[in-house]
Amino acid sequence: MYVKVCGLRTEGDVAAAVGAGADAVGFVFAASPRKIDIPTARKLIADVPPNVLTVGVFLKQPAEEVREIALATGVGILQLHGDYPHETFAELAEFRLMRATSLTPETDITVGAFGEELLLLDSPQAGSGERWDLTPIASSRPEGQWLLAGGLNPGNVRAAIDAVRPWGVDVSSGVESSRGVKDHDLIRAFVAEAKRITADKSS
Ligand SMILES: O=C(O)c1ccccc1NCC(=O)[C@H](O)[C@H](O)COP(=O)(O)O
Repeated sequence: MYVKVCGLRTEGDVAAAVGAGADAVGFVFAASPRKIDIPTARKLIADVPPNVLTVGVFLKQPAEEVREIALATGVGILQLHGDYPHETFAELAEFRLMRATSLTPETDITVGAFGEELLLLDSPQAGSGERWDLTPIASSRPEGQWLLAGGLNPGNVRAAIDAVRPWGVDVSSGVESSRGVKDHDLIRAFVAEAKRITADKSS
């Protein structure tokens, strides 16, 4: 199970996530209590081991701003929220891209439909910690590299994985003690729980 921990802001946050075995760590560059400034992000990203993917999170920001932040921080992949059109994905095609979207009857759940490498299915309010109805994808799941997010935490991630069998999971609110403040014990518990499922399923 691929595990991403999002909204990291300090060296301690990154150390907790990487030490727990997270596969990806996310940094929010959108307007948010979790927003990180460019110099801090650049320093944290430079210290992330190469086997851990660094993710820059954006919401409805112009492509030129996204590009500038990506180049200034050296982030490994861009997570684009806000239903950007095909044209924006094409404009940013020099970068690795993750398409982040909520699920509606109109949502194209084909991984790669916009040229992205990864698809993130999230709640309508990204980063809100709100659950959403997984029923539609339980029977009609995307294929390939897609992550599930939205209100996951150490106590419910097992059930969510069992329900929709995503390729990976993503968490932010569910590993915080208060909005924007990561709880390192919860990060460790979340990653262990998600990874334990993989071991259980393969045995
Ligand atoms: O975290 C934010 O504040 C945020 C703001 C704008 C766009 C995206 C944002 N976060 C994305 C994430 O943290 C995760 O990809 C995911 O949405 C986490 O959801 P949750 O565990 O429900 O907080």
